[in-house]
Formats: sequence, structure tokens, C-alpha cells
Amino acid sequence: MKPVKVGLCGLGTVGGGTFNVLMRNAQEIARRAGRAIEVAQIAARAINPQCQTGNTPITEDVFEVVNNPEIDIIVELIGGYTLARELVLKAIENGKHVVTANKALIAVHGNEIFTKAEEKGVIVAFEASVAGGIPIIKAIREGLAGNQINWVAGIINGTGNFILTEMREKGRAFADVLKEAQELGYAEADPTFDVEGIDAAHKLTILASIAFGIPLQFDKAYTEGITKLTSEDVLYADALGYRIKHLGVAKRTEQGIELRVHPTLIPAEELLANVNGVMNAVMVNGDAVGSTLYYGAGAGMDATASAVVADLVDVVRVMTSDPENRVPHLAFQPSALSNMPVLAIADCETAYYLRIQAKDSPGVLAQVATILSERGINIESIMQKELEEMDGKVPMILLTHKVTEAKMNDAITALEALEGVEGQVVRIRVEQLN
Ligand SMILES: NC(=O)c1ccc[n+]([C@@H]2O[C@H](COP(=O)([O-])OP(=O)(O)OC[C@H]3O[C@@H](n4cnc5c(N)ncnc54)[C@H](O)[C@@H]3O)[C@@H](O)[C@H]2O)c1
Ligand SMILES: N[C@@H](CCO)C(=O)O
Ligand code: NA
Repeated sequence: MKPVKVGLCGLGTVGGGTFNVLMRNAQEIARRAGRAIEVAQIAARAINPQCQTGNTPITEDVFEVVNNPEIDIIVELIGGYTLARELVLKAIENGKHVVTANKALIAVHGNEIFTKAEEKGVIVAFEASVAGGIPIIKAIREGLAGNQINWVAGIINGTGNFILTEMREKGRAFADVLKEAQELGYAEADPTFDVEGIDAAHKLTILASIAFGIPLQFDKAYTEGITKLTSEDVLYADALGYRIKHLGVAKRTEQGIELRVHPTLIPAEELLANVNGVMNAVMVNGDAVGSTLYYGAGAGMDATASAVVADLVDVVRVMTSDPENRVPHLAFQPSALSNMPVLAIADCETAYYLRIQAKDSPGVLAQVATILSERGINIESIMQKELEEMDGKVPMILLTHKVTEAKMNDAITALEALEGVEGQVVRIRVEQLN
């Protein structure tokens, strides 16, 4: 059979990795796909120096590739929302299948893109967009198709996890570790996407859609990054038997779907608490299967290429099949997507870690306890063991039982108004994952 022709748009970290894996494993890939997969043309401005592109034609104009009639599949690895959207829509219009690693594109424009793809009978595959090399899309969309999914919780930004790990284990400075993550090719073009939780929210939006069968709703995701975390809280969390991880949580409740990304205390013995460096891990809980865990490299050249190439093999295997019988883009049939609401963060419910800077007066603890109990917030434990005592102020650390964010906001406002409390109360959500 003739080789399938691929147009590779972008030859940076992921594009370069994809090109190299396609070359290195060409025979294995052809044995799996049933046909050879050939990169017929590349569009890129910057060329990954780790790539030997040989005779493969290279242009700077992505539309030259997208409009090349020889090409069957477009691989979009340039990133961003605007040009990527235009080129993917043009590829679909031209009847080409698309493979992308671009979670920003899918989370924000996915509903439009999938609708157009379904009209045209082409596939848009996006495994590399979530958790890099981990085949999490495939696992949820296909492997868990018999379940009602209850929740998904994951460490889904490699850069952020790398930063938190290096800070905790080696005491390195935030900016220094971020710079290294950029040099290693882990970070987004704009690294605030990584450290402010936007990238994780893009990925969580995608996971929630395929887990619960809801349209992509990135604008409803609650997003909090890791930039405000202090080493003090990391130490106190350790002392309490927890680790702080940057987590994405999508949970089905009776009221709707919780969709939130934020730093989270996780009991130190939990598997997710021990996922370090650039590694990602996603836990998925289904009513039939129970909890399952998927672990692997969340970013990087070859690991991400692994997912891009797997998508290419998938597309080659099914491109001649009847579009009606393919795995739906968002796991559920497009006509069967549900309108289950995504909850505002005020309506989400978690346990909390609170750090209150109390003046060293014995009355403060009683006042704090009263404020919490008046709002039905139960205290799980209190720590005041003065890891650090400065200027007569003693940090009071509390763990609470589960409560809605709205009630906690109200309690924190009251706590901050207390005479014996200084500055702002630090709050970090706590997740038990069971
Ligand atoms: N780096 C990772 O580990 C990783 C992992 C998973 C997903 N992703 C996603 O993969 C995509 C690519 O990321 P990357 O890290 O490889 O980026 P990169 O910056 O290393 O590479 C981008 C490539 O696109 C090309 N490009 C950009 N704008 C262009 C334009 N206007 N015309 C022609 N070429 C253009 C660049 O020249 C370069 O070759 C992004 O969507 C990113 O979110 C990255
Ligand atoms: N910047 C992303 C790349 C992988 O999607 C991360 O660090 O996880
Ligand atoms: Na993946």
C-alpha cells in the first residue's frame, strides 16, 4: 500500500520529537498501522537542531502544507489559539485529518473544530494535548467506556510539578527552576500558562468533557496557579503528613460538575502525592472499575511525540472507516452531550488547610473556633507548634472538614476582621481522593 502522507506544522520540541520518532520507529509503526507513514512536507520557522530532516521539503508557510493536495493528515504542533485554529479549520475544510498537541486550541475552540470535523467526516486526534505521553484520552474514551465516571484528579502540568518538586526537595528558587523547565522544552511559549494554572485548566476542561460527556467549557474552569505558594506552607503541610501538589479536579456531584485547578494538600501516602518532577499522573474513578491511575512523562520531546505518533497510527487505521462508527471526539455521541452545569467555585466543596497569623493571645483560638462553628465548619486538627515564632506572632494551622467555598469565604472574611488576627488568612484546599 502507498505510504500515508503527513504534513508536519511546527518542528520545535514536539514537532522535532515527532519527526524523530517517525524516522526511528518507521518499521514498527508501519507494522502497526498497516502502511508506512511519511512526512511529506514540514512548515516551521525555527527548526529543532536535534532533527535531521534530510530531503523533506520545508516551508515557513503553514497554509502551503495545509493546501498541499498530496497530504492526508496535518499534524499541528505550532501552538497558540489563532493561527492554529485557522490552519486546523482549513485542513478540515480540505478534507484532511488532523493530529494536534494543542490543548489551548482544543479547550477553547474544540466545540467548533469537532463540529466542523464531524460535518466533513474527518478525525481530529488530540492525545498529546493532555498529560503528554500518557494515553489518558484513550484510557477514558475507550478503556473506561463502560463506567459512569465519578471524578478525575490529576497532576497535569509537568512544568509546575517540576518546579514544586525542585523547590521542596532541593530548596531551589522558583525562577531558577522555571528557567530550567524552559530550557528542557517543558514550558509553554508563555510560561505564565504553566505557573498560573491555565495550561492545567485547558487539560482539565478536555478531561471533564470526555469523562462526563459535556461540551468543552474552559471559561467555567476555576484556575489558580502555584505562584502564591510559600515554602512555609510546604513545610507545615509536610509536618501535618501532606504534600502540596498542583491538581486539576473534575468531579460529578448532584448539583453539577466541579471543574477546578489549584494547589492542593494530598495525604503524603497517596500515590498522587509522590508524583514528582516532570511526571504527570491522572486518577480516574469510575462506578464499575473504582479508582485507576495513569502515570508518565507529562512533557518533553520524545514523550509527547509518543502520543502524537500513536494518534497518527490510530488515524491511519480508521481513516477509511465509516465516520459514524468511529470513537466520538468527546467520547460520547455529539447528539448525546449533556447540559449538566459546571459549578461556580463558590458551590464546590472541599476540606481546607488554613494558616492564620494570630497575635499570641490565648483568646484568639476560641474566637477562631467560634467563627468556624457558627458556620457549621468542623475542625479536623489544629497545629500551633511554632515551627517559627516571630515577633510574638504564632502561626495557627487548621485543617477543616469539607465545606462549600462560599461558607469558607464568609468564615475567612470574619477571621481576617478579628483584632487578634494579622494580615490575610492563607487557604489551601485539601483532597482525600477516595
Ligand atoms: N513541549 C512540550 O513538552 C509539549 C507537550 C505537550 C503538548 N505541547 C504542545 O505542543 C505544541 C508545540 O509546543 P512545542 O513545545 O513543540 O513548541 P515550540 O515552540 O518548541 O515549537 C513550535 C514550532 O512551531 C513553529 N511555528 C510557530 N509559529 C509559526 C508560524 N507562524 N509559522 C510557521 N511555524 C511556526 C516554530 O517555528 C516551531 O518550529 C503546543 O501547542 C504545546 O502546548 C507541548
Ligand atoms: N507546558 C506543558 C507541556 C505539556 O502539555 C507542561 O509543562 O505540562
Ligand atoms: Na496524553
